[in-house]
Amino acid sequence: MRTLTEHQDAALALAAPLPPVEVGLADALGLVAAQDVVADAPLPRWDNSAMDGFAVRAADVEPASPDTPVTLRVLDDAPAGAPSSATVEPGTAIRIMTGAPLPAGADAVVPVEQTDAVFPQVTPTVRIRAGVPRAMHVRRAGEDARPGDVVVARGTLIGAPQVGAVASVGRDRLSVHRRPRVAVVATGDELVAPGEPPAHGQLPDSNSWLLAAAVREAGADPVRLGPLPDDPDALLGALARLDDDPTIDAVVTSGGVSAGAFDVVKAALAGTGVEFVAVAVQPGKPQGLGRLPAGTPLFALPGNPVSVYTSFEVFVRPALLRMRGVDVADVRRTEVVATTDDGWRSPAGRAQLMPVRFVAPDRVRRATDGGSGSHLATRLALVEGLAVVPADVDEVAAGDVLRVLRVRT
Ligand SMILES: Nc1nc2c(c(=O)[nH]1)N[C@H]1C(S)=C(S)[C@@H](COP(=O)(O)OP(=O)(O)OC[C@H]3O[C@@H](n4cnc5c(N)ncnc54)[C@H](O)[C@@H]3O)O[C@H]1N2
Ligand code: MOO
Repeated sequence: MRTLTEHQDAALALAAPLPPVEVGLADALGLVAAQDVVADAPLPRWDNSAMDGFAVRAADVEPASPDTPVTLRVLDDAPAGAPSSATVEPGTAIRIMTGAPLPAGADAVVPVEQTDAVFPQVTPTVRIRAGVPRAMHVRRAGEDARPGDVVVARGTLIGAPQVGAVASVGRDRLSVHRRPRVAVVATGDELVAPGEPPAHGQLPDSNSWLLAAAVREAGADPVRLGPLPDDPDALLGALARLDDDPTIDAVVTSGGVSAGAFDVVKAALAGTGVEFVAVAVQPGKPQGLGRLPAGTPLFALPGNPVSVYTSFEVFVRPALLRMRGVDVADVRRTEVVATTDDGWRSPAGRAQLMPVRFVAPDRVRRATDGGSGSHLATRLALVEGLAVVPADVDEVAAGDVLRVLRVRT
């Protein structure tokens, strides 16, 4: 049997960052920068005021105090966006607002609170009640970024602060890795669409909905198909169409990969570039992995709903993140160490991925209170983490300390 880590490595090896595309700022959120975004001018562009007040020469106001105020003649007004072209000469000041360029001759700003001025009134003179040292309340040109500085590095996931940083250097477009489009295919004659009444022996297809949502949560666009019947020819035809579609970057199937007499995915893909292996993990032992004939990566996951979920988490999600351009070191879930409040059995010789919920930041319980069965689909609604029980442990006891992959934050 293949180890969990070996199969994770094999799954990740199918993925490479998708080619870069240029997008506008409105479409960049959640994508990964494919090139550095570089400042081409200093930021701020010019020395400017950090306060609403008066631009002065520090030497003029140095002796000012509440008892010995210094009176300056107000030459001009400098609101943000309408710089003053006047020069501050000895004995003068320019009324200035936050963000306005510092006028020539001035080397400091006195906040309005340290004067007798009452904004918005305009007065010909101002009494300054406190001295300020040179450069006080002045934001220097280039102190945020200098020309050539990288403001968003290649490989960075674009969130709101990064969108702001790109816009602040005056760029409205950037190069990002394309968002993967991932086809999700459920197989099984027993499946009906959620909302349709199931006959005896039938059940709602939950996997394709879970997978489509998981694909979206992983930052990719899902294309949901099926459920398809247990007919290898029909499945092969559907997979061939997906493989030939240049907009589809990966295919994920559910079901039909174990040892049954009607295991359609295995039957359809036997002898192709997809290999079917047993992985030493529970749930999720039977797995298919490889490339369709035209090269599209295919992840064939087992049909049990909990197996589908845990398999997506540890095998498919990291590969999709890699396609998005996320660094290999960052494609896995954050791991925490937690003590379990309950105990359970784990299969000897197989690692176990136990769905858990957090009862405290460092304490977990099973999400599936009824047991560890991979059919307990509704219990998944409680999952916040996957506790990883090592392959050489066959019993977990309350009080044991486990590694837990945080799947919900
Ligand atoms: N003789 C053996 N039998 C089984 C083995 C084995 O090694 N030898 N492995 C077991 C394990 S472990 C798993 S996991 C399952 C995997 O089976 P398949 O991938 O072939 O999946 P199916 O048989 O198609 O379905 C399994 C189970 O899941 C339900 N299912 C399937 N698709 C959906 C869906 N879209 N939505 C909701 N539920 C779904 C299906 O009805 C079955 O109950 O095999 C074991 N057997
Ligand atoms: O490994 Mo199966 O995936 O136990 O349910």
